Amino acid sequence: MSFLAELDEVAAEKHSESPFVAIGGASAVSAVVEEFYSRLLADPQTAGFFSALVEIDGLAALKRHQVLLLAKVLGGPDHYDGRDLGAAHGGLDISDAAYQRVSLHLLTTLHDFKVPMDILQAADSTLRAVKPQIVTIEA
Ligand code: HEM
Repeated sequence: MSFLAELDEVAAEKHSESPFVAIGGASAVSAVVEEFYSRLLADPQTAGFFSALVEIDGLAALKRHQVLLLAKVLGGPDHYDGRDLGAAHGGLDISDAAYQRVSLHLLTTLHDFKVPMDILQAADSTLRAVKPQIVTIEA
């Protein structure tokens, strides 16, 4: 079974009232993640951070981790098996400006997929809460 089908199966059983299910489950989250990274790659302020991974696997592993993290944050199944966010971003020299840009792309993508305002607000709070783990340089 694909990891997406597995998320939906577990969500139907144990997380049926979650925002994850409300916005359309794994296929919706996966579509959001695809669009999110295509926006990050199209934006000169963020594209460079991802070029090495594009070469390695076309961002496949990163996208999988991002789907799993979003599923968890949206109250769906917790199958996230990536690194913690501090470890994943510590060596990347991410500034506040780059962080703002990535957050903006995620929130506007969610908005464009018609995710309701209360869920957008919760996503915004989560992004603010993880900021100290991600931003490591001043400028
Ligand atoms: C705003 C909140 C952010 C969240 C929730 C987030 C989430 C994630 C997740 C879940 C991973 C996968 C970790 C793993 O595979 O072990 C990851 C990796 C990565 N993130 Fe972020 N991220 C955020 C911000 C940023 C920003 C601002 C940048 C760059 C400007 C960035 C660039 C990257 C890169 C390049 C990787 C791959 C690192 C590697 O595999 O070596 N992220 N992020």
